[in-house]
Amino acid sequence: MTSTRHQILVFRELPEDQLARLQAAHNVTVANPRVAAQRDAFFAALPQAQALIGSSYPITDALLDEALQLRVISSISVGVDNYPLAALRERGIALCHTPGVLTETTADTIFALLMATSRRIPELAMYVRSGQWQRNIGEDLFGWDVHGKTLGILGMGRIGMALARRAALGFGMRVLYNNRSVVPESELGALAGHVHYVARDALLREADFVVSVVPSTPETKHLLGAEAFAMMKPSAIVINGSRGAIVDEAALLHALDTDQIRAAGLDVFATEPLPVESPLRTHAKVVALPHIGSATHETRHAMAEMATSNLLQVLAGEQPAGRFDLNHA
Ligand SMILES: NC(=O)C1=CN([C@@H]2O[C@H](COP(=O)(O)OP(=O)(O)OC[C@H]3O[C@@H](n4cnc5c(N)ncnc54)[C@H](O)[C@@H]3O)[C@@H](O)[C@H]2O)C=CC1
Ligand SMILES: O=C(O)C(=O)CO
Repeated sequence: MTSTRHQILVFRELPEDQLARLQAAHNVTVANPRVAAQRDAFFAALPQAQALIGSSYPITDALLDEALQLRVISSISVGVDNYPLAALRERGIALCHTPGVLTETTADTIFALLMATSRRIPELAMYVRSGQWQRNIGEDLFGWDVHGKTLGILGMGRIGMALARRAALGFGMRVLYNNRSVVPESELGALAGHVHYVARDALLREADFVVSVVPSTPETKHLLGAEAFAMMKPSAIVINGSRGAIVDEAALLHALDTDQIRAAGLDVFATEPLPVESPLRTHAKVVALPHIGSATHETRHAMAEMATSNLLQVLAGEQPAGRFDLNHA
C-alpha cells in the first residue's frame, strides 16, 4: 500500500538530513518569507500546504485564511507566541513544538548572560582588545559576585528548573521562584529544600538577579515594567531569557538611567533583530545577545529533528511527543 504524499512547506531552513526525511515521504517546498527573494514562493505554496515547519515568522489569522488545506504547524521552537492559538484550535489545526531538547542549552546561555553582566565580561574583554589594558585594573572596573547571591526565577518550568540547578547546586545561590503554581517537592529532585516559592513582589524586592523565563502570553506582557523595576534593589540585575514582550523596554531604559537597577542582560527584544537605533544596543549597562538561547550546533539540530518527527507523526495519524495542547493554552 502506498501512503499519501502530502504538501509540506518549510518556512525556515532545515538541516539537510531532516529535509531528506521529509522529502522521502512527502512533496516539499522550501521558501522563507523573511527572505525577499523567497516570499512569493512561500505565498504561492501556502494554499496547497498541508503542513508547515519552521520558526521565527508570525503565522497570523489572515495567513491561515490562505492556508485552507493546513493540518499541522510544526514549530522549531518551544515558544509558541508566533502562532494564533485560538484560531488553530477553532480550525482543528495541530500545533507542535520542541520542549525539552533545548532546556539545558538555554539555561547555559541565560547563566552565561548573568555571569557576563555581573562580571562585566564583554566590556572588559573589549578593554583588552582595544589596547586599554596598560596597568592593573582598579575598582572602577570591578564586577560583582554571582555565587552566594539570591536568584529570582520568574517561570519555574523546564528552563527555570535547569537554571535553579545551576544556581543552587553549582553556585551556592539562594533561589526564589514565582510560577503559576508551586512545584511539588516530588518534582524538585536534588533541588528539594534549595528553592523557595514566593509571591512575585517578594521576589522582585529580594532578588539580586531577576530572571524571566516565562512564556509570552497576554498575561505576561510587560511583567517587568516600571512598577516592577521600582520594587527592585538598586543593585539588582535583570535578565530576560524568554521573550522581548515580557520587558517594557522604555521602562527598563528609565530604570537603568536613573540607577533604579544596576544592569540588564537581554537575549530577546520586543523587535528582533534589534533595530540599530535601539538605545539598548549600545547602553553601557546592557549586555545584549542576538536571541541565542538555543543556538548551538547540537541543540539546533536536535530541535530540527524533533520538529521533523512531530510533523511526520501528525501526518501519519500518530500522537507526537511535541504536540502542543491547544485546549490548555
Ligand atoms: N532565549 C531563547 O532562545 C529561548 C527562549 N525560550 C522561552 O522560554 C520560555 C519557557 O520555556 P520552558 O521553560 O521550556 O517552558 P515551560 O512551559 O516549561 O515553563 C514556563 C513556566 O512559566 C510559568 N508561567 C506562565 N505564566 C506565568 C506567569 N504569569 N507568572 C509566573 N509563571 C508563569 C508556567 O507555569 C511554567 O512553569 C518559552 O516559552 C520561550 O518563550 C525558550 C527557549 C529558548
Ligand atoms: O525555542 C524557542 O522558543 C526559542 O526562542 C529559540 O530556541
